[in-house]
Amino acid sequence: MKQTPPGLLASVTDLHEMELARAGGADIVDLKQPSFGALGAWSTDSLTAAVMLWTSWGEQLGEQGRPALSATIGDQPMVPALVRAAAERVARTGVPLVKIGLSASQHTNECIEALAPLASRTRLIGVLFADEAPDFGILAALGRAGFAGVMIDTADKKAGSLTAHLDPLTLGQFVAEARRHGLITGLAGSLRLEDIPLLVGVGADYLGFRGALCEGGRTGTLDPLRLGQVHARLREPSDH
Ligand SMILES: O=C[C@H](O)COP(=O)(O)O
Repeated sequence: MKQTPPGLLASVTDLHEMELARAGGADIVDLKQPSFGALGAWSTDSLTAAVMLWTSWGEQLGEQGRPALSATIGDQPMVPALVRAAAERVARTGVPLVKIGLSASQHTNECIEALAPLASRTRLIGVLFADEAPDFGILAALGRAGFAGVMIDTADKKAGSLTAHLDPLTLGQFVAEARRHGLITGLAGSLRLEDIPLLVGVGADYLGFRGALCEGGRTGTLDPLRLGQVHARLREPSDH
């Protein structure tokens, strides 16, 4: 049975890369500053400019003609007040999908609960880290809090691809459990072109890329040719 390929999330560092990602077929344009960490955040002014550009796409192309827009809030310690403030800062700019890192800690559930009011008015995506012994038990808490989705990424970008930390069976169980709690799902973490055939069959809604899209790695510049290769590989027929 032919399976719908996962969408392509492309992380970008400026407005020019936003345009490259849109033109290259990204399904989600993700605003992130890799130089500031795994989930490095854009400044408020830059986010506001990005939302204006994204809005103009909607006016030119229609809602269906433009990619979704997400943004990370920065690598935050699991302190509820800090996580909530960082998420609210990004949400106030009008970014429709806010990505929030949720490291495994004794305070992670408190952070999720603190975000529930924001989740009722903005679509939140929780990000777990495959290289930090993620607790899939929090998927239920994310669902209860009203999160829109959840991703698995990697925190240490020098520690290899997502597939070096979690096997496809475990990732498939993550996707199934997340779906059970009404969450859309994404897989990311130093993903390479060669990881795609293995991950397409896992069934996640999208795969996220930065390093594989760039000349010189994740802190380099987005290369349209590399983006095109990833886009094509995602759509290659698979026998999964
Ligand atoms: O959410 C997607 C991540 O930005 C992927 O970044 P990465 O390829 O550097 O792990």
